[in-house]
Amino acid sequence: MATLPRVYVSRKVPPQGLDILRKSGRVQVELWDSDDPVPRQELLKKVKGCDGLLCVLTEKIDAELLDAAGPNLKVVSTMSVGFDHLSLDQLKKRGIRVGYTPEVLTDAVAELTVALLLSTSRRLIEATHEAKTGGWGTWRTLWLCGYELANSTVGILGLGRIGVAIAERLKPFKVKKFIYTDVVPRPELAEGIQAEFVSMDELARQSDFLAVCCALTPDTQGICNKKLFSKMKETAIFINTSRGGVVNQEDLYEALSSGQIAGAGLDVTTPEPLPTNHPLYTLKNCVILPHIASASYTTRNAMSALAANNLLAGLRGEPMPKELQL
Ligand SMILES: O=CC(=O)O
Repeated sequence: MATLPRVYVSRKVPPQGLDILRKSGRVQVELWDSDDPVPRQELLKKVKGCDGLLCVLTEKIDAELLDAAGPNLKVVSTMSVGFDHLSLDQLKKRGIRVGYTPEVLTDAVAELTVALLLSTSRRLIEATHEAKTGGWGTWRTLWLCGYELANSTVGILGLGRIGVAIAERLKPFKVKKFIYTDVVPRPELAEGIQAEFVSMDELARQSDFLAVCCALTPDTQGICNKKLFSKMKETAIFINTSRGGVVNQEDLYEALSSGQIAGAGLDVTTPEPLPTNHPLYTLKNCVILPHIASASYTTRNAMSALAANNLLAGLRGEPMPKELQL
């Protein structure tokens, strides 16, 4: 009997995905059975000779790793929609196919983005802190006032499935207008939410709430910088649930501490975890979450199942349910 393809799973992924791999009877699975990342040296050792790799976003899949894996490696399947941790040119050069997990997480990410936006704009974290620590003296007319969505303009930086899902959820809050910017207009997506395509400058100038929804690429690295913040309204709220690398954090700190913008909600930072002594934590108008946008049981299980099915399909030489076109 021919030996089964060898697969390395670099993290204890949720059970649905592991079950699919184990019950397929088509692969030999080796698992880094931990919630914490596999040490790099261990990963380099473990991937040697593997046919497939199922990874998460903390693993850098670069030339060094692909060299360590060697020529057997045919498929890399990441349990994430983001793929900035993958060296796509290196994968392409070696003819390695790549699976990822779009769509299954759209609802969870959009929901969390709305929660983060409201927590930031209505100052919920500050408010619970005040209530718990004796800051709640009496009812005061302007105490803990924030900004409301009704009659606002919401800007989306990078309109894809997630941006559309966020807009759909915000619409019932009586948002007046949605605007977006992207490399090119996306009429097929914008139509459903009646979003207007504008320049980056106009996005900055008009947005009362600006949600970053673009992928991190060399083109989007650091695009949320002082140039952008300096054009935004003093009352604007900035929300990022995409990748920390899209933001220049020094410039964001400056914009928040000087009152150039009103607040920021971040689910993603550079680095992750953000060290507890980072200056952004000292700001009351900055809400920081530890990269949890897709973290619902349903969604994380669906992501692991899709990552497993991508891997199996790729190893069989069939089209993957969700394959990244390299
Ligand atoms: O950030 C999460 C993902 O890319 O899935």
